[in-house]
Amino acid sequence: MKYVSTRGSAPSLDFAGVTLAGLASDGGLYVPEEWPRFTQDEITAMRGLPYAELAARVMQPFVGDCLTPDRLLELTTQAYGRFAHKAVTPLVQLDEQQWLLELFHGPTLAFKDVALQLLGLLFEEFLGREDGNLTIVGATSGDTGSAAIDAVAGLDRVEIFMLHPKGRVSDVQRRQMTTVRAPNVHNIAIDGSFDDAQAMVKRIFADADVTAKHRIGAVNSINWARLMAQVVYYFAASLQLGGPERKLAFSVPTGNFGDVFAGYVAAQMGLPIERLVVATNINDILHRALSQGDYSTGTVTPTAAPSMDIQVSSNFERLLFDVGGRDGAALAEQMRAFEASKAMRLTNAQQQGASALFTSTRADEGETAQSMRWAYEHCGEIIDPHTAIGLHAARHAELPGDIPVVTLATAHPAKFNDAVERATGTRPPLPARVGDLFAREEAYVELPGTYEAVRDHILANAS
Ligand SMILES: Cc1ncc(COP(=O)(O)O)c(C=O)c1O
Ligand SMILES: N[C@@H](CCOP(=O)(O)O)C(=O)O
Repeated sequence: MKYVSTRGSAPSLDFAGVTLAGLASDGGLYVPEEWPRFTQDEITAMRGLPYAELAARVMQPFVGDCLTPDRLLELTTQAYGRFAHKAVTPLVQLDEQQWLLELFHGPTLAFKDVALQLLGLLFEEFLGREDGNLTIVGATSGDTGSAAIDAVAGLDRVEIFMLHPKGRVSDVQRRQMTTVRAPNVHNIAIDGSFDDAQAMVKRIFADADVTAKHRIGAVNSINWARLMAQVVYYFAASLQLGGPERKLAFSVPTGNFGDVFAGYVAAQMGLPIERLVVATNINDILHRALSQGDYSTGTVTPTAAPSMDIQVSSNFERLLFDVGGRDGAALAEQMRAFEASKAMRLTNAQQQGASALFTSTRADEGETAQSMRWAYEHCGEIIDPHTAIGLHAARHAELPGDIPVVTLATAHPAKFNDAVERATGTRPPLPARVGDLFAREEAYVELPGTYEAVRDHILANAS
């Protein structure tokens, strides 16, 4: 399997190459040269497999000959061994049509663990082969940071610098990052938004002063391996609800467009999906793009779902590339113009291509709280604000009545217990597996929101 950049000019790489590269050298994102496709019989044969085996089966075509099937299975078995639920990503039924796919049973209570527990192992595997090291620079609105730090803390070959927007993540999220005391972990709070942090990360990859001294890697969903691992749970849900004979719809609380793009990939691989519902909060650039073709940024407004307070969605570029005819040169031009003006119109081909599978809905703060209350009062389920946005969209999307609708439950409600308590009157306790989070000491540096401050800090502290 070879991977190409969405901007057309970076060298194509194999799976190990893209895992370590993170971002392509032309500023684009790596995607497979072509989508591998399973037959209906091959998908049917996956029914009943334990999650780790299903994961190895679904991911093998993307990994190619970079890992043997046996080695891939060893890694998935190790990665999913730390999950608190045997099914890894269990389904919960809410009513005749609505389901939740609980993705928060990993060590840091959010869906990011599903991919990052594996990514940490892949880094070790591929760096070990070449006796190399990696300096990871990441941006987080709360969940990627904690999951990535958990996955790489203490690794010899990897050092991580994680940027979060100061004061814009929940207390639990911040503490999950800043109380991890390992010599290879560096937490940085910046003045600014997640988008500012993400832009700095992308700039670091192109900064010759940094890359001359350090090999920079990514844990954000710009890294293809993140998305690949997220494809698996779409298969897991479908197989439990009658797939591949029966179509499902998925509603996905969306920020950086990674999780829902993984659903798009599952569909390209042959999984029958009726619709992918993109659910946003009031930071709704994706809803405007999908419903009106208008991809223009506004200021990021803090909400009860801070992990989705994003206006520039990295992975949307992957979709625009794929549905827009895979023309890297044209997309590079379109992205350059967007980066300069912070606005773009989707082409007709992009808009029509996206509308074949995607639909979108936006929930404001009142609707988010109302959705948490509905789940609690009608179904006895306490859900977090991000999941609530997905569920709001699932319940309001126009979908055939006989299609099961699966909302991705992306975080444990205790990660956002203030918002949950405000909406439902109930404060979910932290699961025992996160331990004494509020008794541990925090360590992080605060930096101004300028690229130079962050770059200089990394250069001064990276080993
Ligand atoms: C809890 C939660 N839900 C939803 C999202 C949005 O996912 P994505 O950025 O892949 O669209 C995030 C952040 O990524 C998150 O942390
Ligand atoms: N919501 C994310 C933002 C980063 O997204 P990623 O999926 O690209 O890592 C977070 O919680 O950090």
